[in-house]
Amino acid sequence: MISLNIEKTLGFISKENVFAYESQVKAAQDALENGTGKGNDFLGWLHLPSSITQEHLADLKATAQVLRDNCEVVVVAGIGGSYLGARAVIEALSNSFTWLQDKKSTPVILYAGHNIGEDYLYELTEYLQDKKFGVINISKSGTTTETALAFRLLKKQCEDQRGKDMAKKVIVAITDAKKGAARVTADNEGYKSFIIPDNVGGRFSVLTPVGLLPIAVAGFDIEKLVAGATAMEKLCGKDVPFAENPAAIYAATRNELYKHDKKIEILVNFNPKLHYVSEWWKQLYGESEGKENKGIFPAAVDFSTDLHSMGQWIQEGERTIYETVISVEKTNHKLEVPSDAQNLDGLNFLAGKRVDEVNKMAELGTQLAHVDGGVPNIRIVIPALNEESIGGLLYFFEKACGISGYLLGVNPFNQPGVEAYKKNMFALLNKPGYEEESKAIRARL
Ligand SMILES: O=P(O)(O)OC[C@H]1O[C@H](O)[C@H](O)[C@@H](O)[C@@H]1O
Repeated sequence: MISLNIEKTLGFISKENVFAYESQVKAAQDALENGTGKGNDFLGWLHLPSSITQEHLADLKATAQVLRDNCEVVVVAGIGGSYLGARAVIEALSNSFTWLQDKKSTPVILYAGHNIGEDYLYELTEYLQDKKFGVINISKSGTTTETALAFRLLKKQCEDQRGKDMAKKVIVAITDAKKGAARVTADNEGYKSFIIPDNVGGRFSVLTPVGLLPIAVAGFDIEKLVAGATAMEKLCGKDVPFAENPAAIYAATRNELYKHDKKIEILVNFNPKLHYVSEWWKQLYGESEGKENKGIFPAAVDFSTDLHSMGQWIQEGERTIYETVISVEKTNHKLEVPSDAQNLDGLNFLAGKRVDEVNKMAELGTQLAHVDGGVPNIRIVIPALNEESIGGLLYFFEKACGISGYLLGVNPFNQPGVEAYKKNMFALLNKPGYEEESKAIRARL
């Protein structure tokens, strides 16, 4: 389902030292299973894939169908963990140009609530003016300013354009069971709503309705996605021996690299469709491990694109980095390089070859060059871009993240640092209740 190869880290760290983590990994696995570690009230993701019922999937699919039947465009409003998982899967599986095609079989999925760009929101509302659109409003806390602001605009526009009754049909809320403004609005307005379980943090919520509903609306098979994750749940399970457990080995390897001053992990793809998987992964590892003045900095690049921008830095810059490459074994389509009688570009040596063969050689050449340049390389191969593989990959990263955070000694399931900017922003905007903070912050300006 995935294969993990750490051979190209071994010039920098030893296999022995990676395997020396075995007992610590076991302790981390036990702590996750038994709920005895830090942040143990946020372990709902651990056995989430295998506990998803057919009824739940049927409910999600039926709601998705209502949106698909009644909308040309669906705006997914959310930020962080309430945004990135859905976008990661949808972009990985979508045709890159569907949004430009005239005849669409599924609604166009657009995103809002993840920025406060006035022009972005203006242009979005302008685009939606003559569209039959719906909204999926996603917020666990139900109080996130960026999302709430976007939803306020979208709700009004949807009601104005489509009427209150239709708006009720095409606005869906995904939020806490009881708390938060999103819950109050959903209950008052009578929106269809789904619950984000208390014990699943945002960045681990892709397999809850947070990810599953938008993915189903976009036309992808959520059953297969969950099946892929469930298979990975088994492959990374607590009783799978260290040497065969990809989550265990990835977690141990990155902690060992960190000990050797490799402070930045660059997630690499050679397929532009994986860009948002990297964005999702950055939140997962950044919020989970970046605390107590510790933690690997998660960065990401899209190759070949970034080989022509960041390639220089990676090859010869400060040697504090390592790369983790996600390689896709098989493409979904076949395209050969054509032969050209004139051969003015000198590319006839590639004629008849698959484009992916060229890409794979770029990948191999890059790996060898970067390893020669002092960059350890972890390689993860997934069979193809399909629901099963992506479901498996996401769960693999989640499980490894839980283990890795425990190896690092932090609570991987909180994010106290994110509040600092919010407090300042509220103080600067004179939010009621922030009078003291407002005074104090103004004195600093
Ligand atoms: O789902 P929400 O409560 O709106 O939160 C959305 C995101 O913003 C927060 O500030 C956190 O840093 C993230 O972990 C979270 O995923």
